[in-house]
Amino acid sequence: RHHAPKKNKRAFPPGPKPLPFLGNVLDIDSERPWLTYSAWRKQYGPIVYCQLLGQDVIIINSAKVARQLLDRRSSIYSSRPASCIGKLFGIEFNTAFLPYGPEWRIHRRMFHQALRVEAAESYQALYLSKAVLLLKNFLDTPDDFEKHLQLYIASITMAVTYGYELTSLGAPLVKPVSELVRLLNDGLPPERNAMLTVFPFLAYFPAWVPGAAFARDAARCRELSLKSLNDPFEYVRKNMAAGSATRSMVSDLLSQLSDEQNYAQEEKAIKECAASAYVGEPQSAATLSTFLMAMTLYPDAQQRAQAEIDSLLAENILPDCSHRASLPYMEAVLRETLRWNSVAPLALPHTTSSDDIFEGYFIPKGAMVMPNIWYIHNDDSEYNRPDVFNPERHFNADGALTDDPLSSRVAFGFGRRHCPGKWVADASLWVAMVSILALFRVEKRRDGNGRAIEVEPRFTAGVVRRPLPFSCSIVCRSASRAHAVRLVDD
Ligand code: HEM
Repeated sequence: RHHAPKKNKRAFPPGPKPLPFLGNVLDIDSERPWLTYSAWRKQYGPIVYCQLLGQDVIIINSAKVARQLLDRRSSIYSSRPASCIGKLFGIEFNTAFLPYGPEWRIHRRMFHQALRVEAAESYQALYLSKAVLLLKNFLDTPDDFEKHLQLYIASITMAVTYGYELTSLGAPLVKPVSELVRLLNDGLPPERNAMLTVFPFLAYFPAWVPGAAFARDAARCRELSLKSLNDPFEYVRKNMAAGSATRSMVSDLLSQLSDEQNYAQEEKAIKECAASAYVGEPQSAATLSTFLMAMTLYPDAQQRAQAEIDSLLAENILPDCSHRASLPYMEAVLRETLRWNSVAPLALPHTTSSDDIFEGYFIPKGAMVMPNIWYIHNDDSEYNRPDVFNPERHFNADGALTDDPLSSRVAFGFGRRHCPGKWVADASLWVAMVSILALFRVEKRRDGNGRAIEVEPRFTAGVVRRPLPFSCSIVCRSASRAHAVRLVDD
């Protein structure tokens, strides 16, 4: 429902003039809505109001304003738009879709308990062992790098959430999850996916639901979702009963359950949280793929990172988390990867749960609020030539890394809805990146005539942006590190 501002007193933030009914739908680049929103920044300023099919939408094109609203007024700005897509696809229990309220609060408490920074650190040995498998796979079949990156991410997710050792994407316990992730991210064609980014509420309209393939996918998703909710959870419960469970989010949370009264409710929440963790998989895999693309396109940055690794570590030593503080350039490479091409350009939409006034502007209850992370990362008053991958920009004039703590990194969203998996994501991304650069040189592939095959930085549309398929050569650059990798048991 559209809330008209009270005359003279309450004005919406500035924005394009809406057409009756359609609002500003026709103004928006449906494949890359963040570009339209970024153009509006120049015209209307950091906070823009628009109207899409009667829905109030607030676009925030500024980290400062996003913090003022989503962080500091988080009791108002922390819900999610209602959407029947969740129900249709059987994923309405997912933390990311829950409205602000008691159920969501229980989920966040559990995520905090199981994946907060100290917990994420306690899985360091696990990330390293999965990185060894990644390196072996790169040594054996470098051209399948996308598949290997996916396996690395999926195996960490499955081990951290369920203590399950995944060695192939075809393993029975993860097949439903992999298929679900694929259907949700790829099965919805990009333009429809993009439509949903701009108009999540479109899912309300049954008429929008377009055709048999979509209905079939939705039915399949419901089936897969139920399986991925129950099967891995039962696996942990069985192992715990047999005394053979390895540590994981689910086993930690189950063993700490003490509230007799709410046991069933809490147990259900544990199951749902665990089955929500896969929402991070496409983002994490897309980030690693973006990293390989950046390394292919920017050999100087790559060589600097490798020189830093080689000056710290002997020829036959592989990096581990204890080296992280001594590798500032590597740190800058990770930060720059997250900035250079945002994998979640509009984060996930927040909604307001009551009316608000900001700098004299009226922000109505139920407005959809989208932080434009893409703009914040590409703001040319903040970043010189933002389209260039340049890790140097993360250093001060005195050569120290800029102050940019993970807790406030915009790539992971804002306020109470910030990504609860960011500490696991940060550590597992760092381990993969440093391991790859320690052992390999990533470079442009050459054609039959020895000419370099150019790589265009092109990305998919939709909720999660990832590089379109590209080719690169992944060449071993250290026989002794390769030997060290081979010596580690599977
Ligand atoms: C590069 C990796 C990742 C990126 C860039 C990323 C980014 C994000 C962003 C932007 C949001 C929305 C924040 C907001 O609404 O303001 C989010 C939410 C979420 N992420 Fe991540 N994420 C990543 C990895 C992960 C991982 C590894 C996990 C799980 C282990 C995870 C679990 C979640 C969940 C459950 C939510 C929903 C939170 C809520 O609605 O309360 N993410 N993430």
